Amino acid sequence: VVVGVRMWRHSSEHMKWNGTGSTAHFQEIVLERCYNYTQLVQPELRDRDCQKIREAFRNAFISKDPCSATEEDYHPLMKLVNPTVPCDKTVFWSKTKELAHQYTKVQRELFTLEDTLLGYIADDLNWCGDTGSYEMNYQSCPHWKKDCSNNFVSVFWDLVSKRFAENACGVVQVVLNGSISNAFDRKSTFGRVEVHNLNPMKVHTLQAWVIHDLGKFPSDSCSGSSINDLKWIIMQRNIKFTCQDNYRDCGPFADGRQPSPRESMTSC
Ligand SMILES: Nc1nc2c(c(=O)[nH]1)N1CN2[C@@H]2O[C@H](COP(=O)(O)OP(=O)(O)OC[C@H]3O[C@@H]1[C@H](O)[C@@H]3O)[C@@H](O)[C@H]2O
Repeated sequence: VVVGVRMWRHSSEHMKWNGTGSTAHFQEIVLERCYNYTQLVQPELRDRDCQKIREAFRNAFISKDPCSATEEDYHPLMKLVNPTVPCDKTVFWSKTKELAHQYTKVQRELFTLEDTLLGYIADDLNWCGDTGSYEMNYQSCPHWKKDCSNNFVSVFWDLVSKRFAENACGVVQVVLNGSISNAFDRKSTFGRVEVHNLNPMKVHTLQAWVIHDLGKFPSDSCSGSSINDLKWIIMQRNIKFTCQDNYRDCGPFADGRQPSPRESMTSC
């Protein structure tokens, strides 16, 4: 009988995945962004322990099979950070990441997920470990489609998106892309996670902004089928739905001035 022997992988060897590896200096970036956010962006969070947050983030995935991530792995981290966004100030987005952040940069009192501590820390980072190693895998990490959807990055964003939606209250906004065929996609994180975790006892209206780049032919709008699908889902959840088409004039401002809040939604 040939006994399959699992070859011990030295720390320098890791599984080979189809996705890009962990972001270089991941731990240092997490710590630095945590200090930045709690001291500068939201000083009222200055008492948060960034060393503990960095440790809890690392312990969520290190030495674990990167294709076996669960929400429970992140519970110690979630306990350290609870997103509190004031009512009427939550902004979701889908296929419009840059535009949504331009909007909240101009409308400082509004919050996308990146404007909360965990979203701010993790934005654009990648991370994974490996069973039997205390090292992060900087060579490759699982690709959500080619390897596995229950990888630690996808599970993280679904979990923080769910909590972000659960905490929302009052009028919430969503920035959608009118220059693609399906401005609302049921399979997106907004469509699959956030829409279904809004609490109808706390959220009374979802206000959709469908943004059209004038340079591009608009292929969806408030009267389009995908937005009507979103409207149906939202009204089924006893939440009011409103929608506004915004045609962005991407021409530069003649006088170079900063866009007003409203213009930031209707111009580049
Ligand atoms: N850096 C961030 N990433 C993500 C956020 C987020 O807030 N920040 N996400 C999801 N997300 C990741 O982005 C892509 C899909 O984007 P994309 O296809 O463009 O849009 P989604 O609706 O899937 O996701 C955006 C929506 O979910 C939160 C944020 O609060 C927005 O309301 C996919 O990998 C998600 O896991």
